[in-house]
Amino acid sequence: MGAMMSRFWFMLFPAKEYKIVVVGLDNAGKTTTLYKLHLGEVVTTNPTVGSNVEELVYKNIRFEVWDLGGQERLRTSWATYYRGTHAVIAVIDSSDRARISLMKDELFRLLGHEDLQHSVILVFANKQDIKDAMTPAEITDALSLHSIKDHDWHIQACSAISGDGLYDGLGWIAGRVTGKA
Ligand SMILES: Nc1nc2c(ncn2[C@@H]2O[C@H](COP(=O)(O)OP(=O)(O)OP(=O)(O)O)[C@@H](O)[C@H]2O)c(=O)[nH]1
Ligand SMILES: [Mg+2]
Repeated sequence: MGAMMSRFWFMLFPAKEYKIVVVGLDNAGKTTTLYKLHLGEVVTTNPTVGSNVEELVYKNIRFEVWDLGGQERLRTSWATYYRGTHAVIAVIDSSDRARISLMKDELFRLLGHEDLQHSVILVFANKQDIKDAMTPAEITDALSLHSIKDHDWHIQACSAISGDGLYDGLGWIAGRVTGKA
């Protein structure tokens, strides 16, 4: 039902440019993901303080993508970016088993935010190139994704280093926000 609502919302109020916010714990790979999509390259990153924003064009659809800093002291500022957001990308370091429950808390906090009521949620199970990374199924369980009823969500395995899976995820968002999938 939540999924249907977001679909209708985007059909009723089509946007010229779609806003994406990229969240996740520090070191998850958010900035690497943004610049791999934007430049097609792996850039050397430093922990993000504040945000990076870039425009991506995919299949003639323009996205404004905000990459937020994930350090603990910065997470309280995420909500200041939420207004007007069509899609949230939650980037997970799939090798970080110790902190997946912390990410679950952050995810459910953001799902409750009124500015994200109509946003769709893409979970990137990043760093799949690392041996013994959690699988998307393990992450789905650890984050209790099936308990999300009021948002349309999807999980995508990826590696921001190789680029595998990134465009599959963006394609899912494109389909959802334009109402074509
Ligand atoms: N092996 C591997 N390393 C990755 C991958 N994605 C990112 N990294 C590495 O993870 C580290 C952190 O990446 P960032 O993109 O800076 O992480 P972030 O989520 O932006 O971190 P904050 O800005 O502190 O919130 C870097 O050393 C990246 O090279 C991946 O898919 N595989
Ligand atoms: Mg960063």
